[in-house]
Amino acid sequence: MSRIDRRFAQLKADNRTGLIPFVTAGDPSPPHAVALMHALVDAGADVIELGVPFSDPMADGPVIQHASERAIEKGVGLADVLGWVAAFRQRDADTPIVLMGYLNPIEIHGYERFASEAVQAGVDGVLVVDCPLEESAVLEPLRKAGLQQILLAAPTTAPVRMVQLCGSAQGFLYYVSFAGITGAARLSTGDIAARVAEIRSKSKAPVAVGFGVRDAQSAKAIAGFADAVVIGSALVERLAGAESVDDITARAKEFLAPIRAALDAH
Ligand SMILES: O=P(O)(O)OC[C@@H](O)[C@@H](O)c1c[nH]c2ccccc12
Repeated sequence: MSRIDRRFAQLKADNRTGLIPFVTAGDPSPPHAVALMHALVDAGADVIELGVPFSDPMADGPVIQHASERAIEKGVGLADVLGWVAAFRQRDADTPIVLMGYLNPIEIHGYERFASEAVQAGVDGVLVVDCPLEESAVLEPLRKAGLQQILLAAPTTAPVRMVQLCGSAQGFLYYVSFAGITGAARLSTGDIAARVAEIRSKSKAPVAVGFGVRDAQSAKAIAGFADAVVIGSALVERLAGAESVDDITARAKEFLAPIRAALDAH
């Protein structure tokens, strides 16, 4: 059983909603990237979604775009990200890590090489934003190496396609709460709940909901029907500008603590 599958099985057994913080790898500070990952876990993260900095992140809103730009300016590349995952794994053998990113850096690295290095480092899943199901044959080497491909479904996903996504889901299905870019503000809980129910009727895969979750209140609203909530932009925004390891880890913990508490109270 993969780390992701194991984690979701455990959440279900404990009747808990998972917390999946997203951070851009190397932001706000490359030397403290690994310490930040451990801080996320200490603050209650069940899965870490780690963004691979990319110069043209078309699905990302301004907050995550800027985080990507800052990391790239500091020289962060895919090899650094894999190195941080390997370093994180020395002290944490259990927390699943999903790399979020775009095809281009993987293609440049080489699919086979990326697959074996990522598995070696301890990566569990990949969410390749610009690789739709139709084109995901290029990711076959990744799946073959044991990386789970996390698929995205959205409000605009047509029923036929939803069936395909549900049939191909690995690890968990990521339901994007609205059509658009990351970091937007409004959430329409009723609509999201209805689509998640539709997914559940077609798939046994756990469902994580992200896009627009910003705080304890919005996380709690989603917790009623999702297996996990993803929080990206609001966390990235909170961390921006922190320089010392103490400040970075303190901010991560302060930000996530009330969210973790709200999920557990639900
Ligand atoms: O930032 P938000 O609104 O909290 O949403 C999570 C999101 O940032 C993270 O999962 C993510 C970052 N980049 C993405 C691209 C596509 C899908 C998801 C993502």
